Amino acid sequence: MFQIRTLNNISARGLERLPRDQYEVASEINRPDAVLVRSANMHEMEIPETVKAIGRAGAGVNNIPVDTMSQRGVPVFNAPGANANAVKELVIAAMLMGARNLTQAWEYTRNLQESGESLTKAVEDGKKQFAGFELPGRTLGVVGLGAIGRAIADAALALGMRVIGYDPGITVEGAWQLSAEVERAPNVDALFAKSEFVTFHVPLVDATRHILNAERVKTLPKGAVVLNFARHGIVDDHAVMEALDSGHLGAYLCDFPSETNRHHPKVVALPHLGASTGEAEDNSAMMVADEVRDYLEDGNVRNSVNFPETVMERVEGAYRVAVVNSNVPNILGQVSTDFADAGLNIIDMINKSRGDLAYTLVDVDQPVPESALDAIRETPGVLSVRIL
Ligand SMILES: NC(=O)C1=CN([C@@H]2O[C@H](COP(=O)(O)OP(=O)(O)OC[C@H]3O[C@@H](n4cnc5c(N)ncnc54)[C@H](O)[C@@H]3O)[C@@H](O)[C@H]2O)C=CC1
Ligand SMILES: O=C(O)C(=O)COP(=O)(O)O
Repeated sequence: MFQIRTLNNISARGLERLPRDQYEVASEINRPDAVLVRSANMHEMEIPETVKAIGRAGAGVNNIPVDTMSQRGVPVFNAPGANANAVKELVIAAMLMGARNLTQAWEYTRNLQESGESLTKAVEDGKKQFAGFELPGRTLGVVGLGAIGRAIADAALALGMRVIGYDPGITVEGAWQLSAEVERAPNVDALFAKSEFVTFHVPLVDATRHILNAERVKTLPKGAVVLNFARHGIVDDHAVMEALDSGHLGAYLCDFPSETNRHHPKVVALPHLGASTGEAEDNSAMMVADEVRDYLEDGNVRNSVNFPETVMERVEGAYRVAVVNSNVPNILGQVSTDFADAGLNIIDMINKSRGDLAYTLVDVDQPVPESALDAIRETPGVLSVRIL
């Protein structure tokens, strides 16, 4: 029986992918084989030695100690693209809120004390304060052209906007999926200089922390609208508040309220709602539950942020061994020798590496004796060995 600990509410449709005759799933499990999580901060928590996999039912993994898990030979999985449409829709909504001053206008009508004819008069007199602008012809800068950035670029083009994108790490697959109408900025400064709206869709890492800072905020056109539905640390809140106060920026719409930003009249700060739709929650949970199950039962790795993609069809009746090791020479040779010494015949094998990690799946035709597994475990550089 596999034990799965959930750290956040994970959609029931996702959990249904883990059959109850094989999986016990609960928030109170002491020795879990895997952890399913959304945004809970795992950096400070003690992650039990029994954990073999972590599944993030979503995209961002900055709440998970990925490097520590890599050193322990534990893969972290996520659900790329599963919540992209939900974020796209919220960002488009935010862009319209910013362009038409919707929250301020709504606040205005809610606070009117008049009634009857005087209410109508106050409405008509007041509306001029909230006059906005239209989207066609306006330029949207998209920083990060992954699943979300691309979806937003397409939607903005469909609304008649001009779209400029910047992504130094775009994958070949990602570039193929990107509309040819998206103009390519050579760097983030070139993008900022032209963007009347700028939206961020990058992971929070050292290179992206405060990518919009006090210096760069000045390079945005006057009246620009900033959208941050990526992570709190991507934008320097203080710099943005100053630019809103000076009138240089028109509005800041984000998914990350803070003490600094949430009371500012030109800020709309939503409670991290980007992925909070039934559809996105189901998609993310189903995708990551399937990934974790495939890893626990068959050792296959799909959509991991730290392990190499490794999928091997299992030969009917074969005994499978999964080895995680540091990516240093000769470990594979040693593992093969350990199998040969135990008299085991290898039917199929796959070996992949990613950065400092290597991962091997070996199918053999007989049960693997504990002594052979111990011999592999004792090889310097081997981080984990499982028999599946
Ligand atoms: N508000 C919310 O509820 C949600 C927020 N997010 C956030 O959005 C981020 C992006 O999500 P996805 O698009 O699904 O991820 P993704 O992995 O598909 O795309 C991220 C893109 O950012 C690019 N990138 C990395 N560093 C960059 C840099 N310095 N400059 C420009 N581009 C850079 C990568 O090359 C990649 O193409 C997540 O990491 C997460 O932090 C994701 C989902 C929901
Ligand atoms: O997928 C992401 O990166 C998100 O930010 C969504 O977070 P959540 O699962 O809604 O807590």
